Amino acid sequence: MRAVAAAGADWIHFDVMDNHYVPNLTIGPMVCEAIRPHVELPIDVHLMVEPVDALIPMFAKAGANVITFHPEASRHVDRSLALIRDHGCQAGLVFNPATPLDWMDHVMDRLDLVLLMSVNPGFGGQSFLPSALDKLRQARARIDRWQAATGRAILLEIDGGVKTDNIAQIRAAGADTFVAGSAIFGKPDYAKVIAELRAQIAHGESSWA
Ligand SMILES: O=C(CO)[C@H](O)[C@H](O)COP(=O)(O)O
Repeated sequence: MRAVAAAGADWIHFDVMDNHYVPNLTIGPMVCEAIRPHVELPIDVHLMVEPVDALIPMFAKAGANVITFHPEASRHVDRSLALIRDHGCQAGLVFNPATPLDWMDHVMDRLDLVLLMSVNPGFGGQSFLPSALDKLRQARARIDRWQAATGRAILLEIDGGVKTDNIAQIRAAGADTFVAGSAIFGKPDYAKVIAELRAQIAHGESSWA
């Protein structure tokens, strides 16, 4: 974590998988707490778990700054979002490739961030699903309408198969926050790949619709 922070990462994205909501098992609040003293960067916790609520206070206490969850994994989406904010963290919903964006409509005021999955969740190293580009444009339009009406911004994050050769297109489709796993950790020189990702984002920015 210190190495990617020194290499220029803006956030640490922390994937929590429970072998129930997704068919894989990763890390929990103890690991978040162990990382916390080593990086000043925001820790962005992506909960791929079901149920959701019991873990929210635990991750807030462990030093998370952002907590996101999948709406279909919570019985009470509005309450889970409020719980995250009540614990001092930024809150977001995560949409799988086939999860409709309609879930966000009635909770816009509780959202700091929307995360679109461009792979099916559970594993790193998968290929970017092209259908995510159109979904990004749709999410961007909803967020822009909301921002025009309220003056409050909501980040639009993308996760899965983000690489140096597609990040410009992803930026152009509307994403402003990018998760890159294997693109960075699969290369020996983190600083070089992060600089290349940033340069490609700038290309995508120039073709922002
Ligand atoms: O949440 C995830 C999978 O569920 C990962 O964050 C995502 O797949 C990132 O890995 P990569 O950049 O290698 O695709």
